[in-house]
Amino acid sequence: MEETVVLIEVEKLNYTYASSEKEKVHALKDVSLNIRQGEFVALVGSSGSGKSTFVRHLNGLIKADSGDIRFQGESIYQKKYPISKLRQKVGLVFQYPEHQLFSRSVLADVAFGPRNMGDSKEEAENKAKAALEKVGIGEELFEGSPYELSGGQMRRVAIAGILAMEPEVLVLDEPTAGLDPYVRNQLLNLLKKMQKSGVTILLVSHSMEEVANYADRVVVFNSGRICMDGSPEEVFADKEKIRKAGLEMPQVMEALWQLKEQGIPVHEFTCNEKTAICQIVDIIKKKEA
Ligand SMILES: Nc1ncnc2c1ncn2[C@@H]1O[C@H](COP(=O)(O)OP(=O)(O)OP(=O)(O)O)[C@@H](O)[C@H]1O
Repeated sequence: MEETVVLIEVEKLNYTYASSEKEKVHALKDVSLNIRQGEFVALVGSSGSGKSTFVRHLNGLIKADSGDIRFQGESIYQKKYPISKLRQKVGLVFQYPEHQLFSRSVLADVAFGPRNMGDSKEEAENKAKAALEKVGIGEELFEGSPYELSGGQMRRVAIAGILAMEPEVLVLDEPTAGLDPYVRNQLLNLLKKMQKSGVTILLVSHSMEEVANYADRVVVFNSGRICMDGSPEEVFADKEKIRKAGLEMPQVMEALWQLKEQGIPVHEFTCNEKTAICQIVDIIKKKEA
């Protein structure tokens, strides 16, 4: 078996928001997690379970009260750790990233990151063009204002701004929220393609369908702790725990569970929509025969 390299090691992370002395929110409680190179990890959990707080730690945007994060073996909390370099390597796409577009033109906006990293204007623009091509933004839009684009196009331009920095890890906080199904699938397919080219993907998502179809590994947050971690099949096999975490099952899995609960034998609890539907069709055919 191919050996996989652990890229990010998170150890016993604790983080508390203190809006006032009275109101303290212990958002992360002893969270430990290893991310291996080339994985596609989905982070799920009900609203307020700590997902966004967790991912903001990964590029040093917020600092834990206690615990450690090691990137490629080195603690990002050690003195003089180059946080700006970490931010190039770990690209973080926020919720509604389009709110952070600011430049006069689409191309200038996407080129901003590489330019800021020290690339020449030409190098930065070449990286920006390549990133825009990846997200499906045509050349005819390069010189236009980012504010004149549709919501879905703005989102893709904002994501291109992160891709242009050629990160090793791409962390996306609900990138598909509010996108139409076509653009959403395009974006998810792009992430899968990037994973194949070696980029590690961490995706925060509320869509169990998305998670079941695209991720290799699912990490479930509940009240600031990780309560489940495994392949989609492993995680969604524990219906009770999923419910306790305030989550729904992916629809195909739910259908298979309902058949099982009615005493109908189910061979394989799979998240793969095609395989699950084939099984259901087989069961119906057998019943009709
Ligand atoms: N800036 C803040 N000040 C105070 N409390 C906060 C702040 N941001 C988040 N919290 C609290 O920290 C906890 C974790 O929030 P977080 O945003 O990480 O959850 P989440 O799982 O990403 O939720 P969602 O799915 O709704 O985005 C929640 O109780 C939330 O209310």
